[in-house]
Amino acid sequence: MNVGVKICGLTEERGLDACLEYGADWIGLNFFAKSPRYVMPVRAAELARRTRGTCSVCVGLFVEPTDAEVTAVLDTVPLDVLQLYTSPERAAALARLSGKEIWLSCPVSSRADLPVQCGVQRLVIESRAPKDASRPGGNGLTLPWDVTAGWLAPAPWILAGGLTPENVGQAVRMSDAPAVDVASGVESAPGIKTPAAVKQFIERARSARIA
Ligand SMILES: O=C(O)c1ccccc1NCC(=O)[C@H](O)[C@H](O)COP(=O)(O)O
Repeated sequence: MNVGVKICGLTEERGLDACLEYGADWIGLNFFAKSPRYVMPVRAAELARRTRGTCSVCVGLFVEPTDAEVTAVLDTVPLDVLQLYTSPERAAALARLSGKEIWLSCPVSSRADLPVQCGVQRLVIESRAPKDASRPGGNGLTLPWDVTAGWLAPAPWILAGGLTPENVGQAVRMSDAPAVDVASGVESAPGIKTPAAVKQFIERARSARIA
């Protein structure tokens, strides 16, 4: 099975064009205002429109958003999916409000954190941020990849946290992840993706199970 790839935290065309050229399945736009990868909705709309007519799907990332925040972004930006850092109950409410496909980020540090049921379309299994971190994701930290081996996932899922072109092959093999997500591991600075790293990351994720 082909490993899906999401590149998250795009802020500029050069990085985005590399993701489109090398066939990223999902493009992540970050609407958490405290993130160094935050994009204003008007700018995000320009980037999202660039993905139209390609095979890549646009994902908007939100941390504990209000209804008004989500509605305002959706009024401007043509998003296909909402990736949420919130509770399952709030995710269900935002699904009803938006009518969009919903992904839920799940902080994981051990097997006990893995969800056994789920009311969303996809789970993002991500390393738990340190208590003093200023944001719940995008911290470049890995989780123990073997925690998901043998897990009966209640929905499709994506492995995230600290992935790089160098470690993504081993991460896929150890975790058995059907898809992977990267932000900092393919950047020269927050939000600025390096085209060569994007290419290498996608190639290595895709060939991980063949190697
Ligand atoms: O990137 C951020 O600044 C961020 C802020 C708040 C919540 C989530 C955030 N990023 C999440 C992601 O970009 C992805 O889940 C990513 O794969 C994990 O990040 P990284 O460890 O940098 O690869």
